[in-house]
Amino acid sequence: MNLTEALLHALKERGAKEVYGIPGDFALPYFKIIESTGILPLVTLSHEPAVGFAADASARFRGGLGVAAVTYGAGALNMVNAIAQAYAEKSPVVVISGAPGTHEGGHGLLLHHQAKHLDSQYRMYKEVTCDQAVLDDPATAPETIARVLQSCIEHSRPVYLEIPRDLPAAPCAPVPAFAASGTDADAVDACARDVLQRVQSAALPMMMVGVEVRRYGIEDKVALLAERLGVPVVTSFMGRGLLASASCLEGTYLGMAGDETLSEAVESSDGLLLLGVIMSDTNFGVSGSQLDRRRVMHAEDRQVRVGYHVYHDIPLGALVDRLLALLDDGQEADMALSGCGGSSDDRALQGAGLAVNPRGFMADAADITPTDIAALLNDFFASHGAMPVASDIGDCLFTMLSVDAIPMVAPGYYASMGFGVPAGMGLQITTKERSLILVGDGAFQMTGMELGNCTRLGIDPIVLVFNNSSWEMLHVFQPETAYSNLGEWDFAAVADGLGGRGHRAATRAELARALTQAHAERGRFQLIDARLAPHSLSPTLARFVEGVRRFSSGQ
Ligand SMILES: Cc1ncc(Cc2c([C@H](C)O)sc(CCOP(=O)(O)OP(=O)(O)O)c2C)c(N)n1
Ligand SMILES: [Mg+2]
Repeated sequence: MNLTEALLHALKERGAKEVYGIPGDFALPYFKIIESTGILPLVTLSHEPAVGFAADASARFRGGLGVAAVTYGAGALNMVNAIAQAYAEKSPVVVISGAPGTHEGGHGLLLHHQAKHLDSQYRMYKEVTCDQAVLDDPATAPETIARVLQSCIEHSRPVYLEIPRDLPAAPCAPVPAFAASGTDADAVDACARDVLQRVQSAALPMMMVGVEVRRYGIEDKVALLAERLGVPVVTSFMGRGLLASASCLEGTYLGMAGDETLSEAVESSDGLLLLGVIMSDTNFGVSGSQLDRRRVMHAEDRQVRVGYHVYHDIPLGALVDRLLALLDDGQEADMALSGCGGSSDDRALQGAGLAVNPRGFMADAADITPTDIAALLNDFFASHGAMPVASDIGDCLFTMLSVDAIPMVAPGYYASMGFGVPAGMGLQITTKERSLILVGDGAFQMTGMELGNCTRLGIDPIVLVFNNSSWEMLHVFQPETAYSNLGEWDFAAVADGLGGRGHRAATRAELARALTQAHAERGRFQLIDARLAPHSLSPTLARFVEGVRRFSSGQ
């Protein structure tokens, strides 16, 4: 076995399904082994940001490792933003980069693709990964790879591996099997009892679930815990879609941009249990009031903050398991309040945040608004079933908050544009199910050309472009400027040129017809260019903008 094969087998054993990548001369030796061995399928794309976005989306959706393979310098540095997003949003992506050979740096010449120093790239990736290594010694490579991949899995963050180009075929022992880090059972038990006691003694306990619940594959256990605790549950903005079937689910917390009753219940709770929630401005930025730390229990990043106490090295899964075990032991049995409504005071919450999403799309000659698209998608999913969904940022993502909870990936916190199209392509590749991509016209201009790879890759996603000819999210905050106007782009014609089928829709009737036709045709990607009414916003974005304005003016 050689070093590259050892790495590929280790990735596959740990759940990776494919390698996304773009080679270069520093990467040719290891790419050749990826292709010739077929241990993992190689999926090449056209621009490295897309490689990072596709690997990230595959990892998030499956709850397993994503793999992004690039060349040194121009390739790897082109992908830094996508990996920064994966880091911020806790997506377990393994970055593999080619590099100059172990003896190439000593001739006193600057090497092509070199930025400042030969290790500048390594240092830049240290800022957006949780572990890193240069595999420059085949003797230690197996243990090093095992350590780095363990960090990726246990911290659910990207990692970085660099392979000098003279070593990919070097003989190498297999990588040791994954062995989870041990946890201190007593510490987990003490933490769980502390949390239970606080939840039980609260008059208005609530639970909020976030992205780590999906990253660590414990959604079912958390849904069971919510049922057993009998407390109302909300998702964070980024956690949208979690616990979709749990009877305790009340909706998505959006602060001043969301349902007032639900926001008030979260912000006034005297026992708020946050499981796997990233404490970011997009999750809490437009909160009506700052959360009272004394009344919050926050489990994230292998730490649990209970008031001002901190329990260290407590994996989220271990905490949830212990909480369930304590409840099974009959302890705190009385804390399982009747039903999911918690105390009688919470009954007002019953479904408050589950605002009925728009349905009954009207296929007439009226202009198209984001709310119309939400209604059309709710009708469509109700009759055809859910599809894997990838959304870019922009109003398409806010519109998704009015679509019934379905499995989706979107960069709700780091919010890099360009994610949607490559992410949706990655979803179909990794799930083998046709995906739906929601993307604004501005974001489509960044990575939409990747669709030209669909025919070669054998995928046929449906792409819905929210075409308002504008960077509208910026325009709503700064209406007095003109630079957000993007002018007229004919995205349907672009689709035809890239091997797909373009559909142009300027009315609701044309939109309904386009979606029906797109769904009916398989074997080529479909692009629906939905021409939106000028400056039309989704209700959620409108409330978000109003919330930010009130928040920043101190109202
Ligand atoms: C890579 C990248 N560049 C710039 C931005 C800033 C930015 C936004 C965020 C706030 O930072 S929202 C936005 C406009 C998005 O336009 P479009 O995709 O057409 O969507 P919509 O018209 O629905 O707004 C930009 C440029 C970004 N988020 N990501
Ligand atoms: Mg736009």
